[in-house]
Amino acid sequence: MFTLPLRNRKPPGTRCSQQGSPVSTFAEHKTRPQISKFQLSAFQLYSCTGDKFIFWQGAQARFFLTDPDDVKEVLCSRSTQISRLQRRPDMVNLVDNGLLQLEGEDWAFHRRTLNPGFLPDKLKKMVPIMAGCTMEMIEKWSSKEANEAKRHEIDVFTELKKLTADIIAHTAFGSSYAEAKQIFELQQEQLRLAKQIGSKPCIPGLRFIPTAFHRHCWKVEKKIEELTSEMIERRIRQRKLNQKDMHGDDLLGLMIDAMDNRALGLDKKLSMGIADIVGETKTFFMAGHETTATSISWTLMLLAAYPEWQARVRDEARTVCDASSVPAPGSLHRLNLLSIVLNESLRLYPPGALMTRMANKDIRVGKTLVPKGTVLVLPIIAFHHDQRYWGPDANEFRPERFSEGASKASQSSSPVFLTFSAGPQFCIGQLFALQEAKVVIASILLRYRIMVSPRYRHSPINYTILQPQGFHHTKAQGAEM
Ligand code: HEM
Repeated sequence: MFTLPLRNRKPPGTRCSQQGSPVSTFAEHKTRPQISKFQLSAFQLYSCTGDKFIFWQGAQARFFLTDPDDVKEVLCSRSTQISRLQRRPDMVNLVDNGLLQLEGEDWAFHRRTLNPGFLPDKLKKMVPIMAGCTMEMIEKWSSKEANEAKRHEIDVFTELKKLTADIIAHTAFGSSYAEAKQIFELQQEQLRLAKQIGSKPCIPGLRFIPTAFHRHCWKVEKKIEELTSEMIERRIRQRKLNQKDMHGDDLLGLMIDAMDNRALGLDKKLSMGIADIVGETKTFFMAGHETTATSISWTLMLLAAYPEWQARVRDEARTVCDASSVPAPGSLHRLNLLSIVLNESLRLYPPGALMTRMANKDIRVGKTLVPKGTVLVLPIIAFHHDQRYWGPDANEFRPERFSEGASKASQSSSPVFLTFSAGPQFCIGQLFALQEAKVVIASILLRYRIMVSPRYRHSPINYTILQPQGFHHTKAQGAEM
């Protein structure tokens, strides 16, 4: 994707197609067919019948839910009969002991402990940190741009992944961000290992054999535990030195405070141990990093494809941000156009395109009996593109549909805008993510004009999250300013 520094501005072109980029491939945002061959057949069935159905993935039965009321019932269920899927036994430990894997009382305790970290007042205090990290990224762009002639081309998705990791490390782990960043780097390595493991069948017992690959997996896991323990110990020492009541009001501080319950001999269920903090540290990185990076990338891509919207959002940012040129904590709620653009982007390209749940017993979903062991598939992206709920322009970019808020944007009485899920396990980081996206996008638009690279090919891929491919060019050739 291109960014043009605003000082070099020329009148914007109407559509990037005029600059030879393949805009026709994404003028209509039919992302479904580009997900994967396997999921394609499931989505085609959904489109043809509009009715729920079962399909088989190997020996695993998958029940594809197509009624929003059924989805609501599944997401709002507090029963242990429905849970998230557990990782396969040979998979590396990515989020064990964290909110995304826990169930029942353990989940409720962790959620209660961490909720205060996401209250609006707490989030407001994070705005300057988010803006600071973004400015650092932009300054790097500027110094690179100074050395380059003409257009500056940026691999946006890669840049944003670094930025969102930086932001989560600073905001969630405060003074311990340096250690957190080291842990995140090791987790990237775990993700790479997970891809390798996931591409092979699970052979029982194989994971205990000390092959070079397995020894490497164990080493990475051990190093993460060591670093987390060191991070906790350092924070505990800091508290003693500073003689404070709490271990800090970031997420790490909240979790270490919850460790004290254990030290006081309280119920183990009402306390956190090192393994829990390791789990949550990894979970926040997993859940809060690439999701936000993709959603900001998609929004920038849409703003590049629709320059008239880009100009309107920029004008709004100029009015709201005033001379400071970075959004101030109290001004974000005035970025109304940016909010509706973000919502429309999250509708067309929800980072979590599919969600799944496991039926742990024979259960009833709506009027259907579902046997134990069936995976329930919740096709979020299919709901988001369904003309029955969004009208004939469901595949088009029309941010105005969110003008009166998300609840009035669709024609359905049940929730069909499910980017952040629904029910008790909805995304704890929703407000954090929206705030972060606003700060980052407004700060970029105040300095750059965004265009789609002529070499960009629109081919979203659903690898755990729905992400762009092909933002890997760093320099535009012969492009005119
Ligand atoms: C645009 C960005 C984001 C999107 C689209 C998103 C989406 C989601 C969705 C769909 C779920 C439910 C998953 C399921 O039930 O299977 C979820 C859960 C979760 N998300 Fe997010 N998320 C985003 C950003 C964040 C951020 C920034 C954080 C942390 C700072 C975060 C932390 C979590 C956690 C911890 C959970 C588990 C909640 C629980 O079970 O109580 N997410 N997210």
